[in-house]
Amino acid sequence: MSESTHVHKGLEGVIADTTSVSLVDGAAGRLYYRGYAVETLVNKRFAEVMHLVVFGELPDAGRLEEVEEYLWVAGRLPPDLARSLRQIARHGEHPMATLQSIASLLANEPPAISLGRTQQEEEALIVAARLPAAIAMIHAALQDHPEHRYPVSRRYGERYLQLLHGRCPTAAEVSAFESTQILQLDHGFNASTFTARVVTSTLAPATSALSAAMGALYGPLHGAADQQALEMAFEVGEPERAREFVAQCLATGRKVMGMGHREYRVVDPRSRMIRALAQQVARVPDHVKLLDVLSAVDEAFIEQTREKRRTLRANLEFYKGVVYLALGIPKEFFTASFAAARVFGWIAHVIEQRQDNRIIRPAAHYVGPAPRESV
Ligand SMILES: CC(=O)SCCNC(=O)CCNC(=O)[C@H](O)C(C)(C)COP(=O)(O)OP(=O)(O)OC[C@H]1O[C@@H](n2cnc3c(N)ncnc32)[C@H](O)[C@@H]1OP(=O)(O)O
Ligand SMILES: O=C([O-])CC(=O)C(=O)O
Repeated sequence: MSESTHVHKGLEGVIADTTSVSLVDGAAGRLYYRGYAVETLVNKRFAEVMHLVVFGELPDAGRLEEVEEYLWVAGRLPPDLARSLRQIARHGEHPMATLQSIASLLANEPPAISLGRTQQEEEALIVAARLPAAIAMIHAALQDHPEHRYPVSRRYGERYLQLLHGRCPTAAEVSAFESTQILQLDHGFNASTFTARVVTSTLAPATSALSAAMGALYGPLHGAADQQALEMAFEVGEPERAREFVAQCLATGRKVMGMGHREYRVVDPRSRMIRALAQQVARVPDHVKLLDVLSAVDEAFIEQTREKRRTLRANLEFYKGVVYLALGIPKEFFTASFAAARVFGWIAHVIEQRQDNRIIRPAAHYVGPAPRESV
């Protein structure tokens, strides 16, 4: 194959466009949103960092209040939409399958509030604002209980957990949840974000881009690794079984979920922070044990992959399940909760793509039959 037909499988290393949303420094293990290291943002309010990611700057106090009010007003599901969603959710599909199906519809019946953006952007923001209530509605429908009353709190994390559980979360729970969500807001041209950009590049509606991105996030090599990493921890069962489990995975070509990353050559900085959060929130013995199992898998994986060409370490997904579980989020709702944060990153990229658009259309190296006579 000549140099001109070199295939970049998985588009590894291909620079498809520029972005000013986030910088992933995979060699140093650093992540920046709009120039700020995530370590300096992780203890802020979620809405502040969301604003930074979507609109480019941290908001002042007045703007933060405006944005939180917007999310609160726009985030309430109109009654008709709520009823339809409940019916669809009762089909019992995975929450991510339901969310992908209904994502575009979430912009219907717009609220009487706006952030003064273009119609496309407003529609995308409405979808994002309504995701927490939609996720809580799916949860209620699957549990067969009525949905909880819409909370009065304007704070994103408090509202999210209250929508799900119907009780006021503690300040520590809100802070652990918002930190986790902040760490998931954006990450360069990851698969779901790139999907959103491909769809946007065709000039399809922004809501279609979000729905397509949701589909990409649902894949276990991407967002759904969170649920699978936790299921793997259940399967391992005891820390003492970790070495044997990892050895078996490596011998049979089974991926250890939550390990490895396309960009990071050292540990994912978010994984370190999420592990620390997990250590703070894991209080009941079952959660402490899960954390012990994951730590043992982590250690065994590092030891047994030492000889690999590429350094493999825990990514964002590996320890996240323990935080979510300790906050009362069932494992089937991990990826949906991830989507509730990443959706704002997708919107930032939809806006950026629209500002300087060219249709995304790579080439393929044809390997089928040579042209032949028709018979
Ligand atoms: C939010 C996110 O999306 S974070 C990523 C979430 N996904 C996961 O955790 C799933 C598990 N991890 C993986 O499948 C991969 O590491 C990915 C998808 C994250 C990255 O994929 P790629 O960059 O294409 O890496 P690739 O699959 O080529 O792996 C390179 C080598 O490491 C190995 N490897 C990578 N990840 C793992 C893993 N989790 N378990 C075992 N081996 C692994 C591969 O088998 C390959 O080995 P080889 O060189 O001997 O062939
Ligand atoms: O960047 C990637 O390939 C995967 C991703 O979304 C993340 O790590 O947050």
